[in-house]
Amino acid sequence: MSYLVVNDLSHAFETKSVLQSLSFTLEKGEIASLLGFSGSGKTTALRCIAGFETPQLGAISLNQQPLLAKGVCVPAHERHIGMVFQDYALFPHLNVFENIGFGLPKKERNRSTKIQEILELVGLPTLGKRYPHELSGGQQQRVALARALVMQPAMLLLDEPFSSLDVSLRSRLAEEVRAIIKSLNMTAILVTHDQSEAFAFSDQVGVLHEGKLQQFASPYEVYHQPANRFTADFIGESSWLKGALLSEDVLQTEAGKVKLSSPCSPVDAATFDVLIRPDDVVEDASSTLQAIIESAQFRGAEWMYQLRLASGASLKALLPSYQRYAVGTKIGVRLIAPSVVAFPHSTN
Ligand SMILES: Nc1ncnc2c1ncn2[C@@H]1O[C@H](COP(=O)(O)OP(=O)(O)OP(=O)(O)O)[C@@H](O)[C@H]1O
Repeated sequence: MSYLVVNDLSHAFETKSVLQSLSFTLEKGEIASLLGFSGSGKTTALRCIAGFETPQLGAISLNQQPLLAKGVCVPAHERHIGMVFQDYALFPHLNVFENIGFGLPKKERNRSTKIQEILELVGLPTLGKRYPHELSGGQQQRVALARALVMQPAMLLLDEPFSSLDVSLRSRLAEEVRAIIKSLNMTAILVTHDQSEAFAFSDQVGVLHEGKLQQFASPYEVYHQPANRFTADFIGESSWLKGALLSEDVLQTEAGKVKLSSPCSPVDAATFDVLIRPDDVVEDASSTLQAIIESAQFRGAEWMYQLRLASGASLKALLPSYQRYAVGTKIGVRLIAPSVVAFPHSTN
């Protein structure tokens, strides 16, 4: 049995359904992220696991112990789950040391040593006497993390913990927090709006849409093998080419033949929409596939080009920054994806 099991969770606020049959599992030491539009149910899912909301249906177990089951609903304070929030939620009148120790019983053995060890773990060994208003946002979030970790929780839930920080600090702190969580073999779930943060932070990504989990898989899989069209469009950037089935796993597209990552049955559809990621396209001067550059967006390390093929189809291409072309230039391109996903053609 997995360390965390969330099974068939459904929750509504009065008549408004917010989570529908949410199921996923995590192994000990794994980190997951929940991604989705605003209002898709990410925070509610976290709150159900923490015990702040009681779902109408479903079951949750953690480390083989039922937290929610028929006739069982362990209260939040008995779940041993640590939480870190976007707004840090530190006590302004307590210093860092006191904030971290707040939940630890006064008589706890080695209390001061434990707090000092955690302060060192989060990189603030000398700041114990400071008050929250004397700390930067990044430091306050480290204190909030320390306060959760000092309780040695069974798992950690992080609700947009980096959202209030500026972009450069955000990714650095996310990297550090991931390293700390991994060093403790802690199981964690992060809620975020930021796909690149979710990809860098987690082993598994759950994509939520209108309360339904669309896919729960590794970042690589949700990007390159999205389970459905919503995930394909929501994650990263996508272009769609029409394809006709030549054999069970080969499609003919206007950009040449492509191999499907999983075979299709001809009865699935006559034509398919083939997902092409911008990084599936490379420039190749010797290619017979010609494309005109319709727009160019400089991103630093790369250009994002919008290309138009002779067939009229448009294609996004992410090319290295030194491959610099003016709008209107005709270039040769080639698809390099070893395999692609395709869905029965839709007119939407
Ligand atoms: N206590 C509540 N009472 C009524 N409706 C609620 C309550 N909490 C959340 N909702 C509704 O449930 C839906 C899901 O909210 P939730 O906060 O889980 O989404 P989210 O994906 O975390 O959104 P965001 O990214 O904006 O934080 C929203 O429509 C929200 O308005």
